[in-house]
Amino acid sequence: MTQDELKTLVGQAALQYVQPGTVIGVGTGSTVDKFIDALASSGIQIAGAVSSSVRSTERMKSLGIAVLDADKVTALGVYIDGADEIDHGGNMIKGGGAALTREKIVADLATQFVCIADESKLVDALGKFPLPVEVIPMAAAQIARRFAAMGAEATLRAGVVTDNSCHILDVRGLTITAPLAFETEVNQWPGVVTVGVFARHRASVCLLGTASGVKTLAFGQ
Ligand SMILES: O=C(CO)[C@H](O)[C@H](O)COP(=O)(O)O
Repeated sequence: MTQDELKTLVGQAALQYVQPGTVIGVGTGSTVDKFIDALASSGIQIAGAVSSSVRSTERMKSLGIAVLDADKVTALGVYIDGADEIDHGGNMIKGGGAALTREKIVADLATQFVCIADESKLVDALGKFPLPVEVIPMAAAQIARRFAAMGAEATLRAGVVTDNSCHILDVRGLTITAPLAFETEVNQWPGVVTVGVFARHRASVCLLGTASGVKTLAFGQ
C-alpha cells in the first residue's frame, strides 16, 4: 500500500470515534484531509467541527461541514489530527503544516486525542523530524541561539507566516527522550508561541496505518 492509501485507511477508521450530533475537533494535514473527505461522504451528521487551521476550515466548509469558533465551545469529546512523529507513549511532534498553535488550542478543549498516522510516523524517540517551533518574529534569532546551545540547529522556515502572523523555526539535531520536560522548558522561553512537542496534549489513541491494516495503539489519558 502507498503512503497515500495508508492515510486514506486511517482517515476512514477515525469515523468510529465520531459521535453523531456532537461537536468534534479537527486537525490539519494530508491525513486529516482524508478524514474530512471520509466524514463528508459518511452520512454521519455532526453538530459541527472546531477547526485548527484555515486550510481545514475551507475544506470542511466546501464539503458542507459546519465549522464553529473555538471560543463558542466549552469542551469537545474528541480531537482528530495527524502527527509528524509519534512515540510509543503517544507523545508527538506536530507542526509540519505550521498549524501547531491552533492544534494545541483545539486539543486542549478535547477529552480524547485520536492521532491518525501512517506507520512511517512511529518512532522510538522524537526528533528525527525537524521540530517546528512557532515564534514571535523579533525573538527568532535569540531562540535559535538557545537551541544552538543545546547542540541543535534552528532554521527559519522560508516564506511561511502562520495563521497567527508568526514565524516557524525548524530545529534539527534533537533527540527528545523526556518530551514533557522538554515541552515545558521550551514553552517558557520568551517569544516562543508554541513548541511542536505534544506531550501534555499527547494522543490517547493512535490509529496507525500499516501494510496489514489499521493498528490501534492505546495510551490512556
Ligand atoms: O501537525 C500537523 C500540521 O501542523 C500535521 O498533523 C502533521 O504535519 C502531519 O501531516 P500529514 O498528515 O500531512 O503527514
